[in-house]
Amino acid sequence: MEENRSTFKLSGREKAGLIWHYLRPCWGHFAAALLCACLSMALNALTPQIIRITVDSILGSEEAKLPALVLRVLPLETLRQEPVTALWWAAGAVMVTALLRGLCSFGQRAQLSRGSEAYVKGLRDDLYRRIQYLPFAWHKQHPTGDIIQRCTSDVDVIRTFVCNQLVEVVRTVFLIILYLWIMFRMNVKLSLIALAFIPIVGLSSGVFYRKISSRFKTADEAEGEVTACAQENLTAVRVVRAFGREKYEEDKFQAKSERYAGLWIHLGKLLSVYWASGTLLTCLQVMVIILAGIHESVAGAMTLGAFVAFVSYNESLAWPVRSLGRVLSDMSKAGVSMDRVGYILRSPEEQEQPDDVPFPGGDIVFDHVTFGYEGQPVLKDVSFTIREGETFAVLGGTGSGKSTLVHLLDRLYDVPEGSGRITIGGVDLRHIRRSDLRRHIGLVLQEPFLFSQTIGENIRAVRPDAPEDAMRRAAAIACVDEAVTSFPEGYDTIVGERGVTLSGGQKQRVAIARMLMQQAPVMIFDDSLSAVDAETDEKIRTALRRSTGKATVLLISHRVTTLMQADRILVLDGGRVAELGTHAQLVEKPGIYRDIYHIQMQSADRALLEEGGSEHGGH
Ligand SMILES: Nc1ncnc2c1ncn2[C@@H]1O[C@H](COP(=O)(O)OP(=O)(O)OP(=O)(O)O)[C@@H](O)[C@H]1O
Repeated sequence: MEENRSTFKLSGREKAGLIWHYLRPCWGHFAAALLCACLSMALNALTPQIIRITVDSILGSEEAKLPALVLRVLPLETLRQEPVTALWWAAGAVMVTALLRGLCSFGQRAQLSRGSEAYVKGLRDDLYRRIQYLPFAWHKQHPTGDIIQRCTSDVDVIRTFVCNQLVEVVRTVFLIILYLWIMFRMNVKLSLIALAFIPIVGLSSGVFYRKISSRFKTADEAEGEVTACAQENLTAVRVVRAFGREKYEEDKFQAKSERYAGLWIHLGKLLSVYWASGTLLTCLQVMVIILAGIHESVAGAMTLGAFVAFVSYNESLAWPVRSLGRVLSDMSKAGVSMDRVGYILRSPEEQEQPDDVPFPGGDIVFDHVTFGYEGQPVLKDVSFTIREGETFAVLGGTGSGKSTLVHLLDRLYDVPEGSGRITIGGVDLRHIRRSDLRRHIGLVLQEPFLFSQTIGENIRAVRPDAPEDAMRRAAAIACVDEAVTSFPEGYDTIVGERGVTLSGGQKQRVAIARMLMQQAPVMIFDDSLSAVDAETDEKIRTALRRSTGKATVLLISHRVTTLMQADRILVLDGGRVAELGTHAQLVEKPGIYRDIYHIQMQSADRALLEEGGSEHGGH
């Protein structure tokens, strides 16, 4: 069964594999960060011991149970005589441990930030690389916004989980084990009471976060809606102004923004209740420990210093235990993000077969091709031949399948087995290496895309090292050289969001120049002269005829004047071949081509007459 992007799930093992795959190259940083975190914990555990020794063995008279090395350095007897000096020593020791903890904390953060950047870079680069090689059909099926969100927000959730939460879990587990070990050595009865509260606090926090995670998800989705609303508005700013929709857009945004704010206020309330009840529970535990501790101290089972130290350890346990519950429930959020990212990483790329052959050249033959999208037939038993070197035109109504012919020729989609075949030079297209095929087929689309670079860089996109005069020759053929040189920056003018806005016709012409630079033996113009006026269209076609030489040209257009000089013309009607022949043959016989020809010629004549009339009137 085909994987679905909403239901795709990685197993626990696969998720661990995904984490480890990107962690492996930078595991040293994570290990160093963990070491620093554990050292910091251990140093933290020293402070209550300093207090215990000060109270029991310096201010009091208990025997200090310390390692021989420490006893040799610590002038215990002298300190007992001078309590003020003793307090300075204690304060100094606390300061030193705090300083060392600061160093560890610095090391932990520095190592974590290096590790997490390396981790996330590896994952992000892999995602981007994979997206470059996923089939066109995959891109068509997946909304761009969804892909971007997977590559940004989801990657960020995984980064936070691996780089912060995972380290936090290890640190907390280490802390719990270390502190409980010390506490058990100090007093078993009190330790058992403290231990009894840990699962209650941890579990209640885990259950709470699991319960509200769906609300977090709703808030995330609401945030997505706010962003999408703003994005759509900014993209369609011209339409908004033209139709005076400013107020409507403002209200729409405000409604979404209000919902988003409301969700967070509600979440804030829930979190406040949780934190307040959690604090109450923790206080209850501390109270029980204090009462039991006093009882133990009065009974002589515990010294005063040990009691103070024990209470301090116990308090230090409360916060990490509460956060552990939250981290564990956040794991499910990270798990969802891993599924979403994993879906892209597991989607199959366009694969070249080992026995695929290079582009053979020759006649292009559509042999009984039937093709459709999502079960809806578009091309129905289409057969025709484009002879090598000829200019072949395709005319057809909207949705008749003209662009689909181009998709198939470029192998953006493959003709399914048993639904006919397309051959070039007798070789089935499905056995021609895609990369090679696309290098040999130049393509200009109706709505060409220009990169946010200079015009020169756009034209030289396929041959960045091509000489200046070759680029200008291509631009001249596409009738765009004059327009470009009239810009103050000429070919260095930046286009796209950061630069000038080219008109639709200028964009099409730059795209034609870019395609000409490819010097491909097959050139396809998919309605790519629709945005230029008839006169420029004629000029470009004349220049092209002279320059394309032996290239096979496939012209797709709604304009008969664009097509009539082609060697042969194919008329598509509802996905079927309706007519095929030269212009002269097609205007001779009744049919779609002749009708369209007459309609377009009449309106052209009318336009000419009107133009003449108005000029006449002007004199
Ligand atoms: N990727 C796709 N997924 C689903 N349906 C598609 C896809 N591309 C095209 N179609 C549908 O296939 C039909 C033919 O589309 P195609 O773009 O080939 O027509 P066309 O003749 O080039 O039309 P136009 O002249 O308007 O560009 C249309 O009904 C269109 O909605």
